[in-house]
Amino acid sequence: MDHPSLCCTIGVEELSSTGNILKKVTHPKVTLTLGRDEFKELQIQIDFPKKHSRYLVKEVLIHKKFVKDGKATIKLPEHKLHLMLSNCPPDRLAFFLKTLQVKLDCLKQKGFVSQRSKLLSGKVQEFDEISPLTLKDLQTAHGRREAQAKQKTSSTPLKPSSLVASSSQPVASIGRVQENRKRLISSQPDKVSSQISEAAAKRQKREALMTMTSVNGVSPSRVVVKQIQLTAEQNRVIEMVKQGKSIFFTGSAGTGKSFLLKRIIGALPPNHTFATASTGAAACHIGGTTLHSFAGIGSGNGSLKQCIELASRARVAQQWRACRHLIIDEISMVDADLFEKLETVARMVRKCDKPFGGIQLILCGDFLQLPPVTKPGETRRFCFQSEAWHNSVDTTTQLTEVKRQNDQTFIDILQKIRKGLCPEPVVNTLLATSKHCIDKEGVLATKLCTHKADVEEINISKLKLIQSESKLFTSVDSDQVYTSQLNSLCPVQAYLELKVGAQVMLCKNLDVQRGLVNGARGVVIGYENSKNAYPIVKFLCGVTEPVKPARWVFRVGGGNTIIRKQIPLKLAWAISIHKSQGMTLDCVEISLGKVFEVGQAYVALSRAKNLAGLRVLDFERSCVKADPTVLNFYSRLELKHRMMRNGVEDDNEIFRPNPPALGVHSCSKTSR
Ligand SMILES: Nc1ncnc2c1ncn2[C@@H]1O[C@H](COP(=O)(O)OP(=O)(O)OP(=O)(O)O)[C@@H](O)[C@H]1O
Ligand SMILES: [Mg+2]
Repeated sequence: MDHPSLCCTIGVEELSSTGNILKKVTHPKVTLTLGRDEFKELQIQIDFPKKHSRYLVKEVLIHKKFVKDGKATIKLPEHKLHLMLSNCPPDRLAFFLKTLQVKLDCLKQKGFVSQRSKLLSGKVQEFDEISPLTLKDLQTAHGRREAQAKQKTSSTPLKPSSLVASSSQPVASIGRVQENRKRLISSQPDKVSSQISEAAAKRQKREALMTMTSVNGVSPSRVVVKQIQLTAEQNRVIEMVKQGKSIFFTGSAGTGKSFLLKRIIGALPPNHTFATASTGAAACHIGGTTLHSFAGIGSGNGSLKQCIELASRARVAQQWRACRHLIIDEISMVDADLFEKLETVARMVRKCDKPFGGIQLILCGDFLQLPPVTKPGETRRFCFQSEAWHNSVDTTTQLTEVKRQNDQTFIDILQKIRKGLCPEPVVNTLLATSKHCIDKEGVLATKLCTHKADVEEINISKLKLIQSESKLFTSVDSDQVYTSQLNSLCPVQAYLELKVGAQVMLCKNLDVQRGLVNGARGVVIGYENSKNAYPIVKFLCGVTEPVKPARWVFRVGGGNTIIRKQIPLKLAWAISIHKSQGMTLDCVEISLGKVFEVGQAYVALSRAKNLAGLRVLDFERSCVKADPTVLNFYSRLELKHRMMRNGVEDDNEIFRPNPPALGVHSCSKTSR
């Protein structure tokens, strides 16, 4: 993401000197590029289909509240122009705006070339793409902003957020606020300026963390905006996605598959990208919706004809037609029958004969984790066993670097269990964990249960046992119509009942640096002394913090979103192994006595970050099970990779539902 250029839809508004809109034109597809002119000043170039326009940037106002949805407005006051951007890949948009802001700050620091010097220079018009952001640029921009903030405090009173009057406040009350503000500043000038520098330091630290990671050996002076550096294999997947390939990437638990999906989602245009997962819990991890909800075919159990009819309803069909990139996480739980139906539905509704109606598939998951749910007596068919899979997936690749755990002994144990192996030393190590004392400072380990009923019973009975008064927190949903859909998608329910002493789990990353991450465990120790009385939680990572409501935004198609605001906590004495798929947990107690599914023990054990945070109860070698069909799939995948490393060309034939004898190398595909 070195060069800040942006492909998007644009609405250009021309304004009169009084700010009225004179003209508005929308272009569905343009490219914006940041560059420098012959005087090294900043320009935005817009490439329309048949022409381009350039605007010198000396002042800019950016509205970036909806960057996550791929939308922003850039206001250029000296040109009396508003550029309304939409359908931008969210991460690219954030990077573009950040570069624009920082480069402009640097330029302001240096000073602009006067009009007279420009006229006298006789230079030829130029436009060069802007250089990538450097650490020096960031420091200069920070320095400038800090100086501005200091200047403001010496000339105008500070506006501590708690003292700022809202526009609806009566005049008298605003007067009182201003009085208070003056009093605060005159009585505590040192405190006020230290508050500012603290805030500035925090901001600087946060932004530095976001920006200082150098990528793939790029020199430190040429840094790019990235939070966490992707591994080489993760970058390779991104490359393949960019090439438009339909891809399935797999890998054991904790190799960063879902993490990578989030990056991929951030790099694709939101109006044409649909992020889904086989379960609500998994969908939530990537900010998407369930595959069923996207597809609009009900449970998917109806006949193919019924599914096509359901998907042809106007709203659903519109979604299918808008979709160019379909993302599915936890694909292991999608069975062959559903996958085949979806493939046919896509071709029919989109009226396109190409596999999956020409949609680029980005599939990810681990078939050695939980399999599709089957009814008693039904034969299980994984989706990779379908002809539709063979026709639609161009490339299969594996992530091998485990990122969730860093203890090699534990990683080795998990790798064996994943393959259904449980030799004596593994049994002994796991049995020894039953004595682990992982409950710390009142925070008990989360119990992972095989059955949902056990989970509910444990959580309800434990909460009942607490004698203190209970408090109910009710969610605010964007639309009541979607409450039940939000309940299935969102990790937090519409109603959250808490008591002091309740064991809870954080369901959102609040502050990664301080350990307040999704899955972090804690105990409620009280409530804030304010109107809202938010719960105060003592977390295992050592932080004690009031937990305020958080927002979950789900894309339900065509750029539409549904939102829930709720305290990001759930009761965590127990959760089901099926719900835990995709999670990372601090301290876990696992009861494996009633394991009923292949991969179930592996999913449960691989949630822990290390052996020290794990306590396994009722463990027997027989809990560890892997499906032979899946093992065969993975050994063929490994064989394929070995063949490719040895220079034998890509051979998809070995992934056919009924593979021919190895060594047959032809594979024809309908081009996408
Ligand atoms: N390149 C990376 N650098 C550092 N940490 C990473 C990287 N990729 C992923 N992680 C971290 O590794 C952990 C596991 O990632 P993630 O949940 O995406 O794994 P997964 O493959 O989806 O696992 P599962 O199969 O259990 O769903 C997360 O905490 C994530 O932030
Ligand atoms: Mg995952």
